[in-house]
Amino acid sequence: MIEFSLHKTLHTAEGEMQLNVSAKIESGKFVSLYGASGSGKTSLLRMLAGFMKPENGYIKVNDAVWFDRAKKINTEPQHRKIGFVFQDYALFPNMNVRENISFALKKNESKEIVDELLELSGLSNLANRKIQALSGGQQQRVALARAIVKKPSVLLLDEPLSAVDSGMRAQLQGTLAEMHKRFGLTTILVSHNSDEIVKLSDTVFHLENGKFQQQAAPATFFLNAFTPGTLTGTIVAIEDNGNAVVLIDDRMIRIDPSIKRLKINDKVEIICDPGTVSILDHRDC
Ligand SMILES: Nc1ncnc2c1ncn2[C@@H]1O[C@H](COP(=O)(O)OP(=O)(O)OP(=O)(O)O)[C@@H](O)[C@H]1O
Repeated sequence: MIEFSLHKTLHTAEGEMQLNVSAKIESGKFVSLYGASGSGKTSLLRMLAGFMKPENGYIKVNDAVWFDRAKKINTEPQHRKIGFVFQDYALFPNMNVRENISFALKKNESKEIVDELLELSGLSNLANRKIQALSGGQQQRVALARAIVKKPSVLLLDEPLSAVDSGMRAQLQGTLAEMHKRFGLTTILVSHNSDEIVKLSDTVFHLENGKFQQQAAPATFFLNAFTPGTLTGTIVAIEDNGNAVVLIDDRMIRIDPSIKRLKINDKVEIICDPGTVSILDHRDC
């Protein structure tokens, strides 16, 4: 169980913002932090990791107290059982993949887990390769494996997949889910990506203006957060069953048109409501 109650004054471009957050997260859960840019997500992860000192509050992880302002406890980051992958992960360029992953292990510690992690992250064939000779996605796999090698009590992930393309992102999400389960981790992920949050997490915490506004199951949260509105798109295909495929920005949705005269290149205006999609109007092209 991770339990925290933290306060910190943050200095934003608009002035001071009070970050006041409390939560209890059961061991083994996968939690995501979601919220607008500047809402304090990274600051919260940094406080949990021990890189930023809170002004007040406490952090308890299982039986250990990592921070307690009243008792003047502030455990050094290296003595907190954390693994972390931040956006600007720093791997050791002069070491190969295996050396990067095993670096944190002491000489007398078993190296068995390194082989397991290489296998799980699909890096076994690249174990002796230098970091510079890897793709961005492969480097992120190394960073993830390195964060897990010490079997941390808490895995902190700050948008670790935001710099890779969508195909690699999906693969890495699979690896992450598998590692979380395999090692019984308690994981806290910062992400702006609703698909990713729904796919990976048990709970989403919505952080806005330095406070948790909501804590919910991801699917429920995103369904409720989706306010009805109209979207404009273009019909790009009509399928054999009559369904139309609509391109909206860079995404496509499939609709069962109530107006049957739709054809490719027609512009459509669609009203979206949780659970329903209906066509308001369409224009021939
Ligand atoms: N050490 C610090 N002391 C005071 N304020 C800080 C400190 N570090 C960052 N801030 C400010 O706190 C605010 C929140 O930053 P933070 O990085 O936590 O937000 P975020 O939700 O992670 O944003 P993003 O999604 O853009 O990464 C920012 O305005 C930032 O300038």
